[in-house]
Amino acid sequence: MAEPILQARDVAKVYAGFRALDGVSIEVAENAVHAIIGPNGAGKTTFFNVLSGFAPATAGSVRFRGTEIANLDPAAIARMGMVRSFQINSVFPHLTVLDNVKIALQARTELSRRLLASPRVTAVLDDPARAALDAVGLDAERELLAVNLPYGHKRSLELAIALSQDPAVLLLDEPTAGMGVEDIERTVGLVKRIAPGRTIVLVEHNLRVVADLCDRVTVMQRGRVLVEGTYDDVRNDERVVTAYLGGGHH
Ligand SMILES: Nc1ncnc2c1ncn2[C@@H]1O[C@H](COP(=O)(O)OP(=O)(O)OP(=O)(O)O)[C@@H](O)[C@H]1O
Repeated sequence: MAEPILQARDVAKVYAGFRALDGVSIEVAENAVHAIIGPNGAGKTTFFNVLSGFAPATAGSVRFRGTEIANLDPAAIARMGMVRSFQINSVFPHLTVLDNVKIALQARTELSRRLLASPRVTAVLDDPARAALDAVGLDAERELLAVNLPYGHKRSLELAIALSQDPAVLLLDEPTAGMGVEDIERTVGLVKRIAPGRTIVLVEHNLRVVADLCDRVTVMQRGRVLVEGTYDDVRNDERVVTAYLGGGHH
């Protein structure tokens, strides 16, 4: 089997004596769409924080393309090609949709030291920024202020910001959270469209979305991996059914 693009081994995260992660190991295959699911409080977000460098692991190893990244900061991990898409908070509400993506692109280039780089200078970022917006279906809204986008489109902008970094691995934290049926469908279509040639790891509560998108599913419970397999494997697993029933999840 090819080497996994992302590999976590025995990852632990302890908060004041509480083991939010208690020896988590997973392997993510290159170009897979891999879901991390589990009842509330299972440790999914904490695990994402560790993978993306936002919360250093207390113990264990995280390898990206064979390189240890457990002690790197988020910017270093992003430069290596693993980018996390946040919920909304990476969006500047009073900038236009286009400028939001351009700022993210600018941060990656030598223009980053020129905070107030002139429009003439940053014009070179127009095309790549518009390509990222086009990929999420937002190009027509590029001159709107981000604050004026409807919720689902704000989430798409968020995705465009992550995509503009051209990540090999994209970490999506609950990409359909808070969405109505229409936006969920649009987001699923969008993830399918951007998935070829990338690896996508997502935390997702909506099991229909997981069934539709994901090649592999890791189920977590109380800081540990409970089961891993295809969606069909895990949905029929007694332990998973029990975990969800016992976990206060609906
Ligand atoms: N910064 C922190 N300090 C203390 N405890 C924390 C911290 N972050 C998370 N925890 C605890 O770790 C456990 C796992 O939380 P986490 O948010 O990772 O779970 P989750 O699976 O993402 O849950 P949800 O589905 O509700 O988002 C919880 O009991 C939570 O209270």
